[in-house]
Amino acid sequence: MADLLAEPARSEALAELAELGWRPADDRDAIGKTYRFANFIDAFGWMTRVAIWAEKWNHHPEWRNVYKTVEVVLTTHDAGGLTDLDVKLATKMEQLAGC
Ligand SMILES: C[C@H](O)[C@H](O)[C@H]1CNC2=NC(N)=NC(=O)C2=N1
Repeated sequence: MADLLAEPARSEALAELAELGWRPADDRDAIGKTYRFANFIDAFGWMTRVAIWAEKWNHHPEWRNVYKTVEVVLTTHDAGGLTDLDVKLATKMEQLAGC
């Protein structure tokens, strides 16, 4: 099981992700971002590509798609907070979104 991110790596990772628009999410140890795409097919296609990596890494996002937008929250349920898996998946999401 992945270990919770520890300092200083935690602050460094969250600062880098904050530059990309990731913010603390709700009242948990989680990060969130809303992605906006040109259309529904681009949004859903991105979700499909992310899903392949999520399944490969056995680490899955909490997400909600409405038309062109995808609201994403990442946390590691088994660890009760943020781990390197969340950083890895957020980074992959950015790559696949072309950010
Ligand atoms: C049983 C299965 O391996 C676990 O439930 C995996 C699945 N995907 C997961 N995804 C996330 N975000 N956190 C987890 O702790 C997690 N655990």
